[in-house]
Amino acid sequence: MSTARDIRPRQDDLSTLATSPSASFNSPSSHSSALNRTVPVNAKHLKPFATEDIKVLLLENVNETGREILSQQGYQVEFLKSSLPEDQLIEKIRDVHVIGIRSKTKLTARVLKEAKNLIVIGCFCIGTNQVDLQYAADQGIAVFNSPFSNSRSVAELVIGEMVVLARQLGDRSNEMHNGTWNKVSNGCWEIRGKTLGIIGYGHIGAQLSVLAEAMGMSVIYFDVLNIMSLGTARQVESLEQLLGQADFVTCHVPEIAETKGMIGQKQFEQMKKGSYLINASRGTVVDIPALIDAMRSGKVAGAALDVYPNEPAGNGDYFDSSLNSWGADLRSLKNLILTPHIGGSTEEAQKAIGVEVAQALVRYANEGSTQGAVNLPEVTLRSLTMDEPNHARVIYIHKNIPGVLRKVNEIIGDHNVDKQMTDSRGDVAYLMADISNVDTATIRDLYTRLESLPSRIMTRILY
Ligand SMILES: NC(=O)C1=CN([C@@H]2O[C@H](COP(=O)(O)OP(=O)(O)OC[C@H]3O[C@@H](n4cnc5c(N)ncnc54)[C@H](O)[C@@H]3O)[C@@H](O)[C@H]2O)C=CC1
Ligand SMILES: O=C(O)C(=O)COP(=O)(O)O
Repeated sequence: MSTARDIRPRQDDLSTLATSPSASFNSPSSHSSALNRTVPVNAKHLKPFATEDIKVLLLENVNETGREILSQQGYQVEFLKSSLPEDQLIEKIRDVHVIGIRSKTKLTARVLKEAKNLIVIGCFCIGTNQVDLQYAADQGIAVFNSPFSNSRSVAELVIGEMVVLARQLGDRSNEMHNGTWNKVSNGCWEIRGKTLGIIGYGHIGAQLSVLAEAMGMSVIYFDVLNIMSLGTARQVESLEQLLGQADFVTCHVPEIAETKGMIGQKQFEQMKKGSYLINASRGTVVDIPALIDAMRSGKVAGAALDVYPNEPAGNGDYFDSSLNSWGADLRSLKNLILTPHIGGSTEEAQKAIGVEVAQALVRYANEGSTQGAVNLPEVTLRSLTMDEPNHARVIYIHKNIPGVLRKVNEIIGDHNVDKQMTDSRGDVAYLMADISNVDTATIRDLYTRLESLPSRIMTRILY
């Protein structure tokens, strides 16, 4: 991967431009314009790309592997261990170009509206439900995640939880901690020969399928897509069929409108008596009061929850009934494993995620590559190098409406366009072009003309 050095201007350019700003790194006013307000381009952006200008805010204890990669680029990196309440987040996000979060921080339209300088969001996790992806795309803010670096960790956790639930290990351990010897076999089982029902056969569900078969389980799964079975696993046609056959039911779907409350009272009624439920996906997927009823009635013999509709902001915060009205009821249940959203929390996963997402952020900030972005079209050009000193990379994020390319090419077409690529995704299109033999006055002119097009969402010129 290339580094910022590749596209940093030569030192003599920098010194000239420091006194006579002549080109733009990106258009911080873009969000304002999308909101029909006119904010002049901030003077501090009227200078060439210098990595020291990039401000990064990392929340939620992003792994040091990621922190290091970003710091090594020369970016200004601020690191916080927990997430922030919305008002504090809004204050901080106003200033930054790059933000790194995990599953807790909600980047809603209300928050992003204030993020005038933001160009990219890194979700150092799998889920991206915490970000308003469409709003971000409409503002030209790219979003990256780590699609599978913690899948194995979640799958292993679920295997462990099945054994723990089937043997009531949590309760036995608690009893021993309280000084009680209680040797029982009643209601304790092997998992060998039992049926595991996986809801959502994606990265995690598929890993789990293979591991569960190795433990001697039969695997069935339900997914909205037709997915090839691994091993001897079998796809069933409906959730109801899965619930009626499975001894263990485990959820591995994303949080989307269709999955909210997908396991509720009706679904608990469809489950086998004495079966188990595991949820390490998102807290809104399972209706907790319905789970409490199903456990109290004996329909569900045990459950493991790793995720909750409301989760505390950071370590040490109290997980109590003020957060979730059913908190106390939940804590009183037997054979219920409660974990603080640790499905992906292993050294292996966090290190890998740190590297993967930080590299994506660097590639985007330094080179404009959207490869792997979850909300913008994927566009990439081979790296700029110092062998091409008078090159500039034009990045033009624009509304996907007819006639834009003609107008853009009228602007850049007078120059030697070495390479160019464009793609669209929904209402937003992304164009990247490398131009050679340009001086800083030309770059400034290009920038001004691109910015004046009504189709423009965000313009960046890297040189
Ligand atoms: N507890 C934790 O720490 C972690 C939780 N997660 C959660 O697990 C979720 C799943 O992760 P992956 O397996 O990597 O995602 P994935 O995207 O690879 O797989 C999700 C699967 O769910 C299916 N699906 C979507 N809607 C469905 C529906 N209504 N009914 C049935 N199937 C449906 C999709 O077709 C897909 O096959 C993530 O979105 C995230 O929210 C992920 C990592 C760690
Ligand atoms: O990867 C995910 O989607 C997770 O849920 C893990 O989230 P976390 O990084 O532990 O906040």
